[in-house]
Amino acid sequence: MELQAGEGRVIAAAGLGRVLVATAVSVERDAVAKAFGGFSPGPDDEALGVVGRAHPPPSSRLRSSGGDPHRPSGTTAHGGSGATARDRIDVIDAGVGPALAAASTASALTAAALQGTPYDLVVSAGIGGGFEPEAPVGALVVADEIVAADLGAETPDGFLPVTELGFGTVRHHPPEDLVRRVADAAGARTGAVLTVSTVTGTAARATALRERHPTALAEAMEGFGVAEAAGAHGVPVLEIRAISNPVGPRDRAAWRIGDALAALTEGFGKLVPVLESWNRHDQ
Ligand SMILES: O=C(O)c1cccc(C(=O)CC[C@H]2O[C@@H](n3cnc4c(=O)[nH]cnc43)[C@H](O)[C@@H]2O)c1
Repeated sequence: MELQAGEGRVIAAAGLGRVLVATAVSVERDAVAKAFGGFSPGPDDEALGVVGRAHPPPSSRLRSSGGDPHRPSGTTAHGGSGATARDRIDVIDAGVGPALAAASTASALTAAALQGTPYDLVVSAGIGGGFEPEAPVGALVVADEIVAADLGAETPDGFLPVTELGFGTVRHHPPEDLVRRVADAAGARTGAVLTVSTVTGTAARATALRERHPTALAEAMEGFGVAEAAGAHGVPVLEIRAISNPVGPRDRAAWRIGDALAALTEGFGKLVPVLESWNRHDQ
């Protein structure tokens, strides 16, 4: 299965709009949306470039055209006290890589805030590479740390993260309690999830990453960017990855994207009660 690059479109915007799930590409977006009952097109969605939407109609609708930032579009009434968790979950395909994921997520957060329906939680979600044997293909990983693994400088003595160069940050910490509850509900493992701009393709690179980050279970390409955007808005962040391939020697034919997407749907399907009951102000 081929993944198409994301276009930053919101396909599932509904109800209270409190949780933003940022995937990279459309098949990941659809896999997450499926967990909340799937989405059907609304009457004017085609004109808006929206692929589909949840029920009831969205409180806010965002779209992007080309490389333009998201911008608010039509506004409709949102669900009241009877709104369910799925009414509060928006799913976007924010694009591949940390930079586009950060830009798309920040745009969605800003638009929601300007519309008076800010998000309480951002979730970076999708497929990822797993460090074996702890995170085999098909497993689900919830990040207890979201780490920018290649943000720094190479030196003759090895890699230096930007923090050791005196600036920036290289890790974000999702709320501990939420990580535990989400992992328990979804049957997921917890560990660091690395964000890389280059997919690991050799055993040597996999070993080097694991030596530098002994608690790492997975690598992907967006989590840190999504977390930076969430952090800039003061919103907590989670990262959830379904493992499609081992981190190691490149063997693209062996990627099990379909299995990973199915695991993503199944995992998110178990999260509704957790997301419904979690209150960021308890943290
Ligand atoms: O085939 C390639 O060489 C290739 C290069 C860049 C990206 C891709 C994707 O299809 C990645 C899409 C998506 O999947 C995540 N992902 C999945 N496995 C890994 C991995 O082992 N390392 C890093 N990222 C991974 C990633 O978050 C991308 O958004 C293919």
